[in-house]
Amino acid sequence: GGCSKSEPTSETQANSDSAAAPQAADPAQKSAAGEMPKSGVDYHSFANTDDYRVQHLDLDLTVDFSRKVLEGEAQLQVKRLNDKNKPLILDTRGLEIDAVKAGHGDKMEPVKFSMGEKDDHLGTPLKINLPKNATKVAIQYRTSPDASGVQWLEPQQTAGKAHPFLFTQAQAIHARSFVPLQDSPKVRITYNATIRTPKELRAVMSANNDPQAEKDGVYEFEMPQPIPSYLIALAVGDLEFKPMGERTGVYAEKELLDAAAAEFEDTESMLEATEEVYGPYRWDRYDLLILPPSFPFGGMENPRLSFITPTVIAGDKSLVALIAHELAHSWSGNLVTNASWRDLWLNEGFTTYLTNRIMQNIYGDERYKMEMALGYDDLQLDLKDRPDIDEIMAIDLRGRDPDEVFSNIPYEKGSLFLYELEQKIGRENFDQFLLDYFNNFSFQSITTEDFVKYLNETLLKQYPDKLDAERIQQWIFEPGIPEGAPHPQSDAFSKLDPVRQQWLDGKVAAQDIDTGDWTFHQWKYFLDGMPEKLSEAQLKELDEAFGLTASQNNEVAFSWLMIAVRNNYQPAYQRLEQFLTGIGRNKFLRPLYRNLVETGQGDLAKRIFENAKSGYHPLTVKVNSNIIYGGDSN
Ligand SMILES: CC/C=C\C/C=C\C[C@@H](O)/C=C/C=C/C=C\[C@@H](O)CCCC(=O)O
Ligand SMILES: [Zn+2]
Repeated sequence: GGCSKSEPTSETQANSDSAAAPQAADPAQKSAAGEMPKSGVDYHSFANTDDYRVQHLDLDLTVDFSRKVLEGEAQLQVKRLNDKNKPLILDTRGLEIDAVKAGHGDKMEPVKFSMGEKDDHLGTPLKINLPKNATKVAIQYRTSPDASGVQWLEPQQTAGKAHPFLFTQAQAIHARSFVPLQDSPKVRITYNATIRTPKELRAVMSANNDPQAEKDGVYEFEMPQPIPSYLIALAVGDLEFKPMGERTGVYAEKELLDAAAAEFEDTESMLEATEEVYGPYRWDRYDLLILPPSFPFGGMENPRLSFITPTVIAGDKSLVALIAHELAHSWSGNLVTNASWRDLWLNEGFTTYLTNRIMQNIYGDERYKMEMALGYDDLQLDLKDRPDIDEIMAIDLRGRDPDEVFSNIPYEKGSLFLYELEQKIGRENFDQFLLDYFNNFSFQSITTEDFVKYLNETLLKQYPDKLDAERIQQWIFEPGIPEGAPHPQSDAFSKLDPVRQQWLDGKVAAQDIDTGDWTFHQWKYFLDGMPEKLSEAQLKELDEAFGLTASQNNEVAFSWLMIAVRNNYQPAYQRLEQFLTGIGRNKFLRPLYRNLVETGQGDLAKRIFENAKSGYHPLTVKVNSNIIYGGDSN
């Protein structure tokens, strides 16, 4: 259920008009026990968005790999929302502010500013006294070498081993660690940027990248559509570009370029298929950037340029659902955006639903059913294994670190809810609803309550005999899965249950099982359905018959290593250490480290983690350190 630990409302923090710097979130200021979070209030930002709205950002940053800092100036165009003349309060984390000017046009004067108290989760508020007629603020600053939203990679952590690499990851509340701004998804801004890099490297952003841009060390960018701050992204490395279709291409180090372009060659078809049903693609190009293996997620839906882990380049397109996912965010999440992190399911539940539809369109029914069935199993696992995480979709995040509360629930429960709506009113009618929904809220940030209101005004009025308002409330605001919810199945999986059972009963040898045409989904289903405990002989037989420890499909390797850890199957432990050290994707690391700790192998977890952490992203260090050393269990 929702966490009652709470930050004071953003009104309390942001509107402090005391002469002193704004008071940081005071954890002692608990809201009344049981008080529901206020819809539309962002408890994860100090910004006083009721007094001012930043509308545009002009960024000019120099990338300094030797000091591991980004330094330069952020110019914010600011709209005053009332005549209270309150200070402008921005979000920062770890930024060194050198000077602040404010004014309008070219008339910019130095103004007083102060830093508030640092909060563990939220960072530090920056309070700026603005002259009455000010429409622009210019902040000269530099980031900290351990900025939570930036990873600085040494050459040996890249594919080419010759040049350093940096990338940012802003979702959920890390943009403030590399730009001072109103770091809340309810605020949407356009931006321009000038990025200055070492001459041998290329910079790309969630903006209009130009693959023909000369590698002269200065790169100019424009993002003309208003986006939330968590979608501001930058990467700098020895990057090359390869087109895949008219509007799609891939940026990667040359060592990965051809394999990535081949693996993701269906991206253009995915784009065309999606806009046929859900409306035009609003973002001009859709390119992919392949990151080094330390990237903490499968992908990040940075507009115009999704950031992608190299762990999905499997050589057989078995893991490209991830691309469909990040592309789908161009509608759900980037076009219609969750107004606060409580409403994440509006981004991820809709995107997971769209992902399944794209996979069906491009790869057919069987693949669709397998993706849906695996998603259902992931949901059941989190509902069972993660009692620390809310089972509701509109999660109460007050006082909690969004990175720690992250789970499959907003994704898969949200998607299953939408699937039920589709089943009840028919796919054609539901697609019309989604098309209207995306058009109605395009380039807006909305809350769960906004969505429910829209549903009441549309589907519930059109199909009063098919839909039930109470059941919709149950899906969104109550734990668990409503009685009678759809349970996606796949024949490709069902036929594996007796095969697995015959092997377990000793009626068939592993080597005699015909696995010839199994997809990664079927391998995952076959392995994830194994009992908690297997004998050493059984583990050895599986490994020898199927080469699981050596599998180069990272999803298959992950499922197998989870079995190996809970059975202490030592022949897999060298691969386990290599897997945990060589990959930074938390989808794999968190369950494996948690599994090691929960099976009494915490010392091994510590040794591997301490050896690997210098190569991990700051977020990866944080969340896995908390698992291994029992930290912030917010
Ligand atoms: C309920 C939690 C509310 C807000 C959390 C929001 C973001 C958490 C932060 O850790 C960033 C997450 C970024 C996720 C990016 C991609 C995912 O869609 C896929 C993650 C799983 C994977 O690696 O495939
Ligand atoms: Zn997503």
